[in-house]
Amino acid sequence: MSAPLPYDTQQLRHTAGEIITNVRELSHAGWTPATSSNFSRRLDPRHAAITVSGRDKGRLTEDDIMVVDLDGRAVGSDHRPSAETLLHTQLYRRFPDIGCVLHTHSQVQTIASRLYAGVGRVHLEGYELLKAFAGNTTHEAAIDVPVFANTQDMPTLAAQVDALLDRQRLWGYLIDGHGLYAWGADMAEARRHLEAFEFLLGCELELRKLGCPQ
Ligand SMILES: CSCCC(=O)C(=O)COP(=O)(O)O
Ligand SMILES: [Zn+2]
Repeated sequence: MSAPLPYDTQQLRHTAGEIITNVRELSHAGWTPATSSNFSRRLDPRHAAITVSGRDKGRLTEDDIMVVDLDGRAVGSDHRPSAETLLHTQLYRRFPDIGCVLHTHSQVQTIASRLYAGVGRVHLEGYELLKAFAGNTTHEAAIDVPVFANTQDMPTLAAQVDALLDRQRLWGYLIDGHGLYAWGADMAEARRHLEAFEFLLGCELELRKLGCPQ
């Protein structure tokens, strides 16, 4: 007889359904082209559900969601978790109040990451929508979205993100030529943050096109 799984399988099925429904919507918006992007949800203090690597994110089924521990190792599955699993699990390890991490590759996110990689951040200020970020109660808040260099070396990138998190609380960051990571307490909050980043980055790109000073 095989050992019992160290997580709640009923909860996994429920969580998988939530990921599938939400990711399908993000995919229909064109934010997950060509199997890109990855998505996860905390299951309990030691495990997260995450998308299997390489799957078409617009057509996810339960078989495309698996469990990892917070070191990014597969638990109870022969599938390979997302190549970027460490970028998810580092957040769950560090912040017990983070329950959901969403990573997408929209055109707006990718173009913004290219344009602002040199400066290393996108400064967002003066927008009512800044109130969409947890803890911001006024449009007078300003936030900097960091832009990290792209790499296939996830431990290195995770260490850079960790170093920045030592200095400031973030709700997301860009990776140059790659896409956006955003997170929150649960799926609803993480989506709100993701959509706010997308909208605000889109505004900054439009302002640049119009020749407005930065
Ligand atoms: C074809 S996209 C390249 C990898 C990537 O950036 C991504 O978001 C998807 O990787 P995964 O292993 O999670 O499918
Ligand atoms: Zn990616």
